[in-house]
Amino acid sequence: MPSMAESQQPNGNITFKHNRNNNNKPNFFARRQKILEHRKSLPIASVERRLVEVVKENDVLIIVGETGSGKTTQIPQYLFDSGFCHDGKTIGVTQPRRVAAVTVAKRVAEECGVELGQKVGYSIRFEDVTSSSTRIKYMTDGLLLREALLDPYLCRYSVIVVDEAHERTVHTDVLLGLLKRVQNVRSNYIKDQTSVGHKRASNGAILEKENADPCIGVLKQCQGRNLSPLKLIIMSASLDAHVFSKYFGGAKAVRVLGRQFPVGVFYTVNPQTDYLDSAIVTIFQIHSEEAPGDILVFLTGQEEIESVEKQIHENLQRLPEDKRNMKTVTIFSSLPSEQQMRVFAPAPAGFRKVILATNIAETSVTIPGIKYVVDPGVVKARSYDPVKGMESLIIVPTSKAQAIQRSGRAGREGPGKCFRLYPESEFEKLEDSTKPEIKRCNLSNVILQLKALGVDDIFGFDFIEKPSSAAIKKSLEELLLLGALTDEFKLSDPVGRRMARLPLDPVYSKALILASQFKCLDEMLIAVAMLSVESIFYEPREKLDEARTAKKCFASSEGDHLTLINVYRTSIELLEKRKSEIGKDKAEKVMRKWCKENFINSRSLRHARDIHRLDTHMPSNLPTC
Ligand SMILES: Nc1ncnc2c1ncn2[C@@H]1O[C@H](COP(=O)(O)OP(=O)(O)OP(=O)(O)O)[C@@H](O)[C@H]1O
Repeated sequence: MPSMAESQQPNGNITFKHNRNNNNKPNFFARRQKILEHRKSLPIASVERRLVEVVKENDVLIIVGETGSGKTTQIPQYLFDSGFCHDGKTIGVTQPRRVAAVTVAKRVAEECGVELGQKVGYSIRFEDVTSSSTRIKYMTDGLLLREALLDPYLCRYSVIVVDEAHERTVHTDVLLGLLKRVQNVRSNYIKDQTSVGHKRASNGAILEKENADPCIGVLKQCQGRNLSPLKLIIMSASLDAHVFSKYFGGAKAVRVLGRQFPVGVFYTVNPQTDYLDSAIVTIFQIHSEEAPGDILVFLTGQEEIESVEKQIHENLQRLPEDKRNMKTVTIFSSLPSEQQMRVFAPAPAGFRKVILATNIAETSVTIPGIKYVVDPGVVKARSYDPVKGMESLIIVPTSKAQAIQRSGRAGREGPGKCFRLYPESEFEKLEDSTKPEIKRCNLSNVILQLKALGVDDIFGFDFIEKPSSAAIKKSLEELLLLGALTDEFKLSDPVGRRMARLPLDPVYSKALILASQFKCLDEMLIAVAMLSVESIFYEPREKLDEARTAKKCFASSEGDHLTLINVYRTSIELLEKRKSEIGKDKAEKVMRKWCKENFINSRSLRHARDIHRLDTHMPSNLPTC
């Protein structure tokens, strides 16, 4: 009998039906095979078994391995395969940046051959792509901190991997302190339970001792979930293992040797006076002299990125037509996420892609096709003046750790080159590590979160590096003024407690609480939602006039806050109307088009809608503060 795919013709020939599904299989299998081979070829693969053993033997492990050696994508999979998720436990992996959490989770889901959000998922503020079956969860470090407010002992996790710890974001530092505490409490609790079990067995009586520790109550609730000690892994390609090891009481540190592909590093012979100009010259030099391959250029912010992009386009016009095969794409945090994802799409055939990025692309992300990195050696960093209580962004030299991360973005798919736009002697003068953000930012939010987590003595909290007393004092004063703390500097109830639960700057949280008394809660919610996200309006340099005209349609003579409320309400009206006409998905599409036409950042607007939904948590009868 002929199969379903064939039938016998009267002339004896057999006609074959094209089975599209089957036809796709070789591609699918080829891709799977390629991924499997790729995984095996990573330097980390050769030490898989040993690494798993070391994790089993040590509660805290510091792993230092070259960029691209496979730490972020492989270690969670190795741990999953060796049983760290039995009993439904999860392996949590934190990243300092959202774009890294999302793209790495996508990659690992693909490597595991599963749908994103099932076994492998990610969770970032306002976007949770996980399910009850998620066992490997990538997330931002800030998100894990918020989770700790609801699950203070992180009972659902068997392992937490703090990735890119060298970045020392304020969230990473607070998280490390918290994890150290959680780990101790969990271990002590388990020891306690074991000894109670022993005593029970030996004298037949229940000898559970009275324990005054309030943690025990919470942990008892977790017990149903079979509490295990928390394993903690701290990773980076460029961290100072001694600092972390010392902090964790002499924790074991291992180095994973080897990198997948070499990256040649080049320095300028002379110091450069204008790094933007040098970046442009270098891009064109690579374009004319080097083999095909995309270029990643690190700049400090949107303004620089747009000015360099404009200059590149002007320069291209001066080249003969056959040399104009260069395409620019940009990535910075306030860019709508759909546009951010454009950097991952390949350039048109025969074109060289030039990605102009902030340090958003510095760690963890793999952008396919990158062969060259241009690094001017500067970055925009937060700075805080505790006397004035003012925070600002300033351009500063990168650390050596950041320079290493940047060069690591080349050489992920083949050998690469990194052009540092400063002499080698300057590299030697750079700080080894980035100055911890906790030492250069306003601490109000951090303190509020710590208080909500039950840490009352902020000065005594075991930070990996203590922020200055002046900065702590200033933030405590601010929180006191906002009514978040009592005169004894305890978290006030309900005001402080509610403020801590809102994922917002404390000033905004307080504004919301007051607004409910002045009966303008909805307007305040909209204003706060719009102010809490990356900028709502975006003004591409080449369409500045159009963008400003579009903005005028929403402008209110009463000020920017009212303008933002106008944008929000106009967009919601449109969205709701279209939803009832054409359904949710199509309405969202219309919304994105509307945003584009009005130069509004659709991702920010979506986030603002998410924040606005917080009104369900808002107190209706808060006492006067
Ligand atoms: N999204 C992706 N698309 C294609 N290849 C990827 C992707 N993510 C990772 N890879 C491949 O896997 C390799 C290992 O990546 P991984 O992020 O695990 O390394 P790493 O050691 O954590 O590096 P880093 O310290 O730079 O984060 C990369 O060099 C790249 O070849």
